Amino acid sequence: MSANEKKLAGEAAIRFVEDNAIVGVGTGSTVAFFIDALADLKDRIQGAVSSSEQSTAHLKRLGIPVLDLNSTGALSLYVDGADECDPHKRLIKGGGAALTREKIIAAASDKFVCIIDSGKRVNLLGKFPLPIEVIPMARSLVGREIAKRGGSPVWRDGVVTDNGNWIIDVHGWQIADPVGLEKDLNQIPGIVTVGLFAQRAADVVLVGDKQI
Ligand SMILES: O=C[C@H](O)[C@H](O)[C@H](O)COP(=O)(O)O
Repeated sequence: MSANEKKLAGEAAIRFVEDNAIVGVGTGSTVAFFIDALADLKDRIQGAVSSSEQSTAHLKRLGIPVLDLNSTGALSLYVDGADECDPHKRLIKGGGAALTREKIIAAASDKFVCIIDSGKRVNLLGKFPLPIEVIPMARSLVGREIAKRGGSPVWRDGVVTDNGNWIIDVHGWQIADPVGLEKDLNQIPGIVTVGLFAQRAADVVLVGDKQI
């Protein structure tokens, strides 16, 4: 059911792709369905800006040009999955460790279409452990700062991000104020990116092929 909803969502997002667009492309198993569907339109778009080495490889394999965000300017559309989505379209992302480039592309895009299956919908963010990308030497410092705020930090041992950094997953937070927490965590030295997409939430959420 869930895999089928991911496929439906990935294919439904195609309707937001305009002719001649440069499309921002996220990362993950749901986005993989979007990339497959995007390949059918590859002659109608200029190309894609990719949020990960994984998506870049997939896009290139299907013959979709991958462009550098520094040369494209702002994008009209970004399509990406999420690990959790609340009723205000605020998200937890980073389960696949791609959160930093995802947040950059989301910020550079006019419209963020988030594609999920129904299991990702929550009333309160935080059941899914919150991923945080950190500079490696700051891991312990950041862990202590998280503990002061009542979270339980767990190092995702063995995972190195596309940017050469590490991931801490924070368990035990019920995130009543996602914007406030995102701002607060962004002040801690050594944190590169917080996997809360609350200040820049999604604009459109597709749960399977249903828009909410
Ligand atoms: O770092 C990974 C991304 O934020 C993904 O968009 C997120 O983890 C959802 O992935 P999936 O579509 O595989 O559930």
